[in-house]
Amino acid sequence: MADTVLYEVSDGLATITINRPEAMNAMNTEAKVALREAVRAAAADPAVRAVLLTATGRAFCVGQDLKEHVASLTADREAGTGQTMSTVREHYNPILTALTEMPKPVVAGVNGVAAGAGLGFALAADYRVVADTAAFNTSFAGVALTADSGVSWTLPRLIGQSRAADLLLFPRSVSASEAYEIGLVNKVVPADELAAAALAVARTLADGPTVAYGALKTSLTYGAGHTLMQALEKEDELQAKAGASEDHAIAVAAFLAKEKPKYVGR
Ligand SMILES: CC(C)(COP(=O)(O)OP(=O)(O)OC[C@H]1O[C@@H](n2cnc3c(N)ncnc32)[C@H](O)[C@@H]1OP(=O)(O)O)[C@@H](O)C(=O)NCCC(=O)NCCSC(=O)/C=C1/CC=CC=CO1
Repeated sequence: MADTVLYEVSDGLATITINRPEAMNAMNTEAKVALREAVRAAAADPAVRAVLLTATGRAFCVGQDLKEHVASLTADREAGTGQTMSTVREHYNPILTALTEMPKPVVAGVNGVAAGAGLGFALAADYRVVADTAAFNTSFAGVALTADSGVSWTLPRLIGQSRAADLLLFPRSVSASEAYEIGLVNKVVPADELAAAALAVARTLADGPTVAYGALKTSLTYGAGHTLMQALEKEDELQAKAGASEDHAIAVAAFLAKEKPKYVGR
């Protein structure tokens, strides 16, 4: 895996670190391919029980690398190919699919500004721990584009249609404190405590009841697009799965014994 994205698995926790600090972690082709492969690897590895997505330097990710993008658009025009925008299908959509479909919790440790597709990555996570110096910017309309990387789906679900329309039509940098107030993020910590705080949340989830967490994640996404009656059916199906897990038996036994459960992730 290329250096633009670092990948490490330790005790059931996969840490994926976007690593182009000199470019504010803008996504060039190399970084997009590396991130896509990293999230796919984490999703496919049964030893991985939770994922921490974070970044190096002062930004989390400013989205598409516009320097590479403009060069590609120019080449498109000269060759008449129109290939540039296929990156949504080739890179951004698979990244979002892997992050949101994997039945394991994903934590975003947002160390700095998240813009455009970078905002999409942060919002695709199941839990966001953010530095008090971080900021969030939809950015798309600022470069005459529409939303991608799932933002048209995640943003209104998190903060409501009206606020989402505001931030998409009039892009601006939303501070960490405002992001917390409007429900965009889960936890704000001092910048120098971000790495430890995000790791602590991710570690707790990696040590937790993996089958139940996977079912909760599936349930939340399913519920967002189905009726109550359909959600009840789905809950029935997923509860049967969680109830049959070893971790459920471990949890109940530990509760009755007044002990702390030691989960096995099955
Ligand atoms: C609001 C910002 C994200 C952060 O602002 P600030 O902290 O004040 O930092 P700046 O001074 O603006 O930037 C520092 C340097 O980084 C360069 N830079 C910033 N963003 C990018 C980028 N996306 N690509 C390349 N370079 C970038 C910036 O030019 C500065 O460089 P110099 O020091 O040399 O001057 C703010 O930076 C900002 O608004 N950035 C743009 C965000 C953006 O528009 N992102 C792309 C959105 S579109 C997208 O993500 C997805 C797609 C998908 C499909 C196809 C095509 C395109 O986009």
